[in-house]
Amino acid sequence: MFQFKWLWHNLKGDRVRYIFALCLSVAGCSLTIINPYLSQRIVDEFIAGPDAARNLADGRGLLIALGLGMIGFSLLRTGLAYFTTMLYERASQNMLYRVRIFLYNKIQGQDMRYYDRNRTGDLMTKMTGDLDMVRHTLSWIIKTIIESLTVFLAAVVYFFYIDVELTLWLLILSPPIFLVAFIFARRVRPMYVDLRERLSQLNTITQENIAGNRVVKAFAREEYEIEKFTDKSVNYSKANKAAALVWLDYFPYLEIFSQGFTVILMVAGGLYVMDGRLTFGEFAAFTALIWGLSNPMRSIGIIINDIQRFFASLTKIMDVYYAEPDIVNAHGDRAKRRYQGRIQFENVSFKYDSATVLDNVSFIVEPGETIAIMGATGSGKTTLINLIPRFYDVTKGCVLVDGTDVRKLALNELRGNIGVATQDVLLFSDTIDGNIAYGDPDMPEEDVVEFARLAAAHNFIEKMPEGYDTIVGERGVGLSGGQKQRIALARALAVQPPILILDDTTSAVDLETEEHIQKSLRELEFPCTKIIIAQRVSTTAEADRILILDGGKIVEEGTHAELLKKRGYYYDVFMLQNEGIGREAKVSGQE
Ligand SMILES: Nc1ncnc2c1ncn2[C@@H]1O[C@H](COP(=O)(O)OP(=O)(O)OP(=O)(O)O)[C@@H](O)[C@H]1O
Repeated sequence: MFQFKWLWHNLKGDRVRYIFALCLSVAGCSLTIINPYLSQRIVDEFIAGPDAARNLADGRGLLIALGLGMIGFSLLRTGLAYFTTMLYERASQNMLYRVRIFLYNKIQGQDMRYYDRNRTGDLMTKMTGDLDMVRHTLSWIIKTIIESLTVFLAAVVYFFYIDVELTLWLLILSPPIFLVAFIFARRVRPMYVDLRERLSQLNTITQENIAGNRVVKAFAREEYEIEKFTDKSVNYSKANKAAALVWLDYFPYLEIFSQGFTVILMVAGGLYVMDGRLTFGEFAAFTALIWGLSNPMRSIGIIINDIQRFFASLTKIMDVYYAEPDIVNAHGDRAKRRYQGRIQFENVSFKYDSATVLDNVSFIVEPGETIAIMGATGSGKTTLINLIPRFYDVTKGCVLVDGTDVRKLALNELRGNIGVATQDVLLFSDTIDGNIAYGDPDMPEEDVVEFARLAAAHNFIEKMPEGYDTIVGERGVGLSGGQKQRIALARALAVQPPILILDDTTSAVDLETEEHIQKSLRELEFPCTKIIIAQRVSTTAEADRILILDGGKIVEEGTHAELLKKRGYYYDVFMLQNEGIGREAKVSGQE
């Protein structure tokens, strides 16, 4: 079966340990027949046999040896069980560790489309609960199956050895038990698939709620969110109960059949003893080992439940395990070259799903130029810049950097040459210093300060109680939107990229600070092509060229002065932002 093949594949490195553990399990469980055998001899030879009195008088040594043997084998079994459990735990924990790292790498290597499609809560469930279910399968389910089977077979073999007919009477119960178990397994499986989906929904809601707590509070929607969570929680709990209750439909049958073993033994075994066909000792051995038949049947329900959970979890893990990103690094990790920074869009069109977001866009940015991109919300600005570092690939046309199609460049080299400050600023739970030096952790502190200065962040960082060592991000101090943007800008600048992409990075800073940032950007000490998405004319005014996007097409292109003359979208934005008439006179005067 594919799932078990997968487990075997991922056990690489621990296979010997695991097989050894399985062998010890088999050996340990086979020993279960020893004590019933010894007790059979004690009963027959020293208690109920015809020569019992004589043996008790003459053969005490044997009795003591048999007694000690029973104690010895019990201790040996306990020791083996301890050692075996340790082996299972080590093998399964090692596998869990390896698969978790592998999955984490897989997730890291996925492209943006993957993150568009997969919910964070679901991915988190895969990385935690689902993986732990796989570990549980290795360390408990398989172990239990092997041990139950061994005990069952050992008991059957031993019973056959004592009395074939009585054993066959007992085994009559096995087919109906397996039939009931099979029907139960088929019924419960879809329930666990559904249960797993509900758990993922619950985790997604929890994650979104914690991450978006501020929005919830701002809109005073706590009650609504609690209701939503309770709803999902009740959903999950109901599904859990339903799955558990299904077991109760089958449990009585299995319990009755399991009890049936003892009843058959008592009736048939008792008759055989009375007939003299079975000795008391043999009957005692049957009684001592009958649990070897009934217990596996009793635990069949738990095993089936766990196996179904395992299948449901593994299917989810497979989604990540075998997911391949569309955008791959086809050229391996090369020693990085520094690019000139020439960017060319050649008849680029792009669709996320069906709707065209960029339509036949063409433009060129020469090395060192600064291009501003403006346009209404949803016009495709972010999409356009996402094509340069290949966060997405074009649907038609091509994007060239230094004359080469980005799809032909080594991905790490391409992205290593681009500094990006995105619209949604994410700072990691780390010091400010660590956040700014994210792209180059060995960066000297003076450089970190220098880039913070360029991004107009130094002054406010300095005023913080711990300065650059202040922890920010999720568990750190709160920063204003503008402060976060400036740290993100410093982080993008710190890699000294030949291509710098800023997506609305100064939207939350005041005009004076923005002025400072623009001056810094103009005077960068390294050659740099800049693409700046902005809504403010104050940001775009000094760009070498401004592109206006509308509905995914470039509808205006030119310098600030040229676009004002055109009296199109840019002019309207300018007028709006400069509050009309008084300034219009000034513009007209400039013409
Ligand atoms: N990940 C995505 N999946 C599907 N559609 C998307 C995705 N991202 C953006 N879109 C759609 O593509 C269009 C362009 O979005 P984009 O973010 O590029 O616009 P924008 O000009 O940057 O807008 P804004 O100024 O609001 O940031 C929008 O209609 C948006 O709904």
